[in-house]
Amino acid sequence: KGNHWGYGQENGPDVWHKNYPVALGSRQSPIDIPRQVSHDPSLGPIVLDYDHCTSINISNNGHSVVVYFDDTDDRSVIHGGPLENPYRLKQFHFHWGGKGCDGSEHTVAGNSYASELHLVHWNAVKYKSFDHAAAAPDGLAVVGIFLETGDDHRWLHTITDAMYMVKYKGSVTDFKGFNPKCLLPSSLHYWTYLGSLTTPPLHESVTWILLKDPIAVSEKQLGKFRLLQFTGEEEDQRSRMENNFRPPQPLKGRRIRSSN
Ligand SMILES: CCOC(=O)CCc1ccc(S(N)(=O)=O)cc1
Ligand SMILES: [Zn+2]
Repeated sequence: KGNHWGYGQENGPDVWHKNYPVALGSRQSPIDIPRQVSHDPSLGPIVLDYDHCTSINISNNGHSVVVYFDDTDDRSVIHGGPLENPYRLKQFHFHWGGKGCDGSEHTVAGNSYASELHLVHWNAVKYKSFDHAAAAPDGLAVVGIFLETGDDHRWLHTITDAMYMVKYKGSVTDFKGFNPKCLLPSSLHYWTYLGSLTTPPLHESVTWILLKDPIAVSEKQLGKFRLLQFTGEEEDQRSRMENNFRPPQPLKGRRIRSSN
């Protein structure tokens, strides 16, 4: 059954390099964003054109909860900012911690957030499929959004309500008509750098665009993420899906740029 990677003691981020040697590469993600980042006035705004976006389903892949989109045309794309082409929305998913513990992947001046949302896009101008793009240095663009605990998020309940249907690894259910634009913070100011997927296969193919402002979600809403299981319904050992984040990786001389 191919890879057995996970977030446990035996199969977690510290041993991923055994099956995925690129884990020790020169442009790995996530990273810590230092307090002072060089401001690049040539960096334009990031534009998210999601108006005709078409979510298809929501699923539990044993590592996170993922919402997939119809990416057969340019209905939902991001462009601008550091990107030279439009990139098509493929899916979004989350990373989170345990009760009372933070679970973001990127950190800011050493500080973690409660959770991190990843909006995953691929360069359909240059590559013929997501899988081809995922293996190319300019193939993917992931928008990262930090979640901090606070008030209930008005729209997140549509996702947390659907989680009851995808509790176990391998489950999937219809999830149509969801537009992730409702999950964006008020400001689209961002940091950007060249990095990788934060889970195996850890391909060094991601232009990261991290929004500086977090969105607020309630502890109650985050608690519903933790009702998900890493394991399938048929597996006997229960394992609550939490702490599914990779810690920050060495910067290795990379430049991080800040939009205005
Ligand atoms: C070639 C197949 O590759 C995949 O399926 C990668 C899926 C995948 C997409 C995004 C991310 S993340 N956390 O960096 O946003 C990790 C893994
Ligand atoms: Zn992710």
